[in-house]
Amino acid sequence: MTSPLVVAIDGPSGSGKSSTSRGVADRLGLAYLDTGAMYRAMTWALLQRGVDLDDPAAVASAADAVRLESGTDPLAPTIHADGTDVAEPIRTDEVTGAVSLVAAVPHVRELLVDLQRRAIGEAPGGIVVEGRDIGSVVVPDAPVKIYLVADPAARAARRAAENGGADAAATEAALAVRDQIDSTRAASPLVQAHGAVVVDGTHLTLDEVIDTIVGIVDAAS
Ligand SMILES: Nc1ncnc2c1ncn2[C@@H]1O[C@H](COP(=O)(O)OP(=O)(O)OP(=O)(O)O)[C@@H](O)[C@H]1O
Ligand SMILES: Nc1ccn([C@H]2C[C@H](O)[C@@H](COP(=O)(O)O)O2)c(=O)n1
Repeated sequence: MTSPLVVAIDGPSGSGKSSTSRGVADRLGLAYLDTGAMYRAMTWALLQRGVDLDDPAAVASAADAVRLESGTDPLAPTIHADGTDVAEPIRTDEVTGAVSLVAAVPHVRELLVDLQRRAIGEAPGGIVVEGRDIGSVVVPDAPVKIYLVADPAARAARRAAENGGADAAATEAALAVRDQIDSTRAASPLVQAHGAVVVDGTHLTLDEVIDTIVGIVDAAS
């Protein structure tokens, strides 16, 4: 591989993309970009402005003015919207419940895909990028594409534990709603990209998933 390495990791909500991508980037000395955090930060900024998120035209026109900045250190990733550190507020139920609406608006996707491609271009040493459309739309020629999955019950149990023992059944239902919207929207739906290797982390520890993906990267190099 001569050009900078790009590892594209896509998959449904809670399949382990962020934890795995950070671990892979750290192990391989690569940068890391969390594109879900960008959609969340856009959602936070639009909510701050009082934009009606059920109105795609209003979302599209307000999105142009939002300034997003992503820090790509896998050990300390950052996300700012309009100069504010939004790492915590983008994880609230309000943002989580609304982000799929914003991510379905084509103009928002154009803006963020453009930012994502710029971030990738600014990582000359290579980068791990995670999201829903990285291997299919953002970097379709990425030399390594992973589609990371895990059973819905495992994803919900992990996410519920992370949220201090939240109700697993309610968490699984919320994940299913988000997956349904993300995979059926018209604009860049969640799909297994052409050429992506499926990694199923249901019965693997986080370290085992990272080892598996590092092995796939090594084999492709
Ligand atoms: N293989 C694994 N074994 C056990 N726990 C895991 C594993 N992979 C991830 N986790 C845990 O599952 C939870 C969800 O993982 P993570 O946030 O990385 O998923 P995600 O796919 O990025 O989610 P989202 O799409 O909502 O951003 C976290 O608490 C993480 O520590
Ligand atoms: N490339 C991406 C990344 C994320 N999204 C959507 C999907 C989710 O509903 C939302 C938040 O993502 P998460 O932080 O849960 O990974 O953003 C997308 O459409 N495309």
